Amino acid sequence: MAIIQFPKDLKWGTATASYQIEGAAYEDGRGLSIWDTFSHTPGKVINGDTGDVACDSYHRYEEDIELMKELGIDVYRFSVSWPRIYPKGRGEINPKGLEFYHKFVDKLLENGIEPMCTLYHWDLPQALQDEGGWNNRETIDAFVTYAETMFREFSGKIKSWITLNEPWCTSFLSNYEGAHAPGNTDLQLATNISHHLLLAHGKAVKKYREMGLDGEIGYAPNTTWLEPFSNRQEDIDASRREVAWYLEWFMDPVFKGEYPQFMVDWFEKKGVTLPIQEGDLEEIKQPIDFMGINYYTGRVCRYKEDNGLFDSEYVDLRYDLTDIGWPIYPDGFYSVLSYITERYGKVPIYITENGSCYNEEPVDGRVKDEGRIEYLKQHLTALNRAMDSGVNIKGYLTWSLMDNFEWAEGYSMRFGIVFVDFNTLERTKKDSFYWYKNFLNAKWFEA
Ligand SMILES: CCOCCOc1ccc(-c2cn(C[C@@H]3NC[C@@H](O)[C@H]3O)nn2)cc1
Repeated sequence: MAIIQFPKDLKWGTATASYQIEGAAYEDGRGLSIWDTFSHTPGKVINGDTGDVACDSYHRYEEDIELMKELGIDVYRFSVSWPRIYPKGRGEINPKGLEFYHKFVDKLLENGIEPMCTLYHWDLPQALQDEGGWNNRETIDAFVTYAETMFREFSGKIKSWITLNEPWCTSFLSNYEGAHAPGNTDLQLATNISHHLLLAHGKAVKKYREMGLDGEIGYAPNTTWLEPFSNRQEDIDASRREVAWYLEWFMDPVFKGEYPQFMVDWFEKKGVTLPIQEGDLEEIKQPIDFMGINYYTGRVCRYKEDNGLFDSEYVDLRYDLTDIGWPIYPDGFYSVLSYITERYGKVPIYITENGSCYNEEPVDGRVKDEGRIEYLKQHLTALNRAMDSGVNIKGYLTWSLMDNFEWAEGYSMRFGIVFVDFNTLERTKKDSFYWYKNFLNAKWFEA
């Protein structure tokens, strides 16, 4: 057995998001988000689950922070509910919204935990969606105003900012696949939104720099890896197209100031063009301090003529699956990190999400989530391997601190190292919580 050891200066933590944990959806002046609308639309979320209550962290955040303190984390990634700050997306500010996040951040700081704040984790104010949402370039301006408000309000308290979480999910999953809010299925619309999101990111970074704030700012694309089924060029090309949909499409504009031409050409064959205006690419290409990488799974992919968006199909090589049906593929984690470093250089990277879905419930007060512990070991081993290969890792945050509203899967899919009983809201530390706690204390484990 090998000993997997990490440098002492790495930052370790956990991650959550506002709509998934807060609840209090109609409290203290919060405005509606597109996820309130979507989750209350019959058929969109399993079991008709909504984020109305979620983990009730709006009221129970002190208990949550006690759990983080016991865990011994350095950093906690959370997101701010935009409609709690700007109930209509712009215009009047809700003071109770700001008050909540000040109390929350102050409590984190009192407990020696660094706040890492995601400004946009999918809960777009419904009032902005009613005006076209991210397809409307005016939403970009509203986002920058919201970001500026948060930068100014929390200057000195929050020093680690993430503009956007998973723009691929916000654009293509939500507006082409239709699986997430607002549930459109239009490739041109989704492509427009992907560009406007990158523009919003770049403009927010530019505003952050203009304000001369002390801290760091980045964004958090979601990633996956597609391994070609064979060394046939058609399989290699099909895999490249799908990987580029998640990686290069959202990373080349930020690091190279251009979209990957082979993908632009591919979309043009589908009748889809990018709504790039003069100066957009310069705005997007603002230097960032780090990239957040979210990784869960990867697959094997091969060419299949006229199949799907990229003439491709997944090949089932019978990898073990987590309870949400995603293959356990730690080599893909290594491949993603190596590829990013090869293409963009030694960009500082936080792993802002990595975790697994296992739905065990407590038996006699204990949750034996051995699969989650094994997933953590495999992926931390892959992370260690990537660091050995020169990938510039600054930290790792597991998804998630606790079971929460897993979007279209509702509360049926559990990613937490803390179990949440959604009837009583009681929290129960899982075996993985204790494993992660011991690991954070030692910074090594036996693979
Ligand atoms: C028809 C095709 O559509 C099928 C569903 O396709 C996907 C793809 C990807 C996901 C997905 C979910 N997560 C975890 C979240 N990351 C952010 C945080 O909020 C976690 O809850 N990452 N990716 C879900 C669904």
